[in-house]
Amino acid sequence: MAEEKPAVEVVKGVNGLDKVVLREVRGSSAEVYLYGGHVTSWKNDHGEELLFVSSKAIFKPPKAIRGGIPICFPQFGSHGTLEQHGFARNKLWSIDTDPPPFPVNSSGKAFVDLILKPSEEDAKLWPHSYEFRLRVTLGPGGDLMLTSRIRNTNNDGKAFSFTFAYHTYFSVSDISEVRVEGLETLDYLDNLQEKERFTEQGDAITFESEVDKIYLSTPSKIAIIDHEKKRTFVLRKDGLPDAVVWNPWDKKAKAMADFGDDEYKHMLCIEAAAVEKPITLKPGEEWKGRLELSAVPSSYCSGQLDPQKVLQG
Ligand SMILES: O=P(O)(O)OC[C@H]1O[C@@H](O)[C@H](O)[C@@H](O)[C@@H]1O
Repeated sequence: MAEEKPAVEVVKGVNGLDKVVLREVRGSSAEVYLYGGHVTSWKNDHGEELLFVSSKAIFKPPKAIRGGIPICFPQFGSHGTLEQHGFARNKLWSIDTDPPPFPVNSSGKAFVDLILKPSEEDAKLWPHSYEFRLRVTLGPGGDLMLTSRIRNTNNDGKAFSFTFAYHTYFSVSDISEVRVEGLETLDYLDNLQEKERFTEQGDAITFESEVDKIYLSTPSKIAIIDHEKKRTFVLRKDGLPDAVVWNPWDKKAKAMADFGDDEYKHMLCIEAAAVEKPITLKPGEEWKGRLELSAVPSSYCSGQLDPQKVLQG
């Protein structure tokens, strides 16, 4: 019998939109829509979905898909003059068949390279020339890695600046049973209080109401402990100093047309981001931002787990 290999396949997704399916030999998988360069599924080797996508998500341009991992570029949130979260999440990306070499060897892994370049229409909104390359890789153990490489290809000598986020929606059993470790004692900007700056308390973060905060200069490793599911997500990031934490809670959930009224209970966004200090690139310069996600079983009972083990292990 032929040796099983990781598989990469382009198929039609919702509303006939193209999606790339990555499969690993042990059974884990991921799906990436060309619309938005948007990861919409990440399953472990038991076939369990690890990302949240709303049952009301609209898979139709120009609305970004509600859930998965939208890419916020060249603007995070309303931190600028562009549309909320920039335009990359509602553009049609292409498969990049000949990407420049990566320092990291992806051979033997399932991966896809996507590319976004500005259209004439985009250039009216953001008058810059760039190449945005996104590699999505599924590791043999089911880890999901996203690497963004953004290059300034302006030939008018002009630098440009941008803010960025991997707006990851994690699937959780029950938001009130979840805690986030790695953001304690950090400064954050509170989007619910006119982006005012505060300092977080010493305890791990738990959830009992709407939250929309940008934690600044965080450690590269953050853990989301899902008590009920006995699962811990570990997020590692590089080139992305900040981390956004968002849950709309009940009132905002009801106000969103593409989000179920009770779905806020089953999702949490922890977004590896560069917001406070925009990235500036001169012509010819390239920036790289990396996100690595893993999901590990945790037999966590309150007080049993040493958070330092999760964060340093
Ligand atoms: O509805 P959107 O544009 O996808 O944004 C969702 C949320 O995204 C978060 O990242 C922002 O901090 C929130 O302020 C925002 O409400």
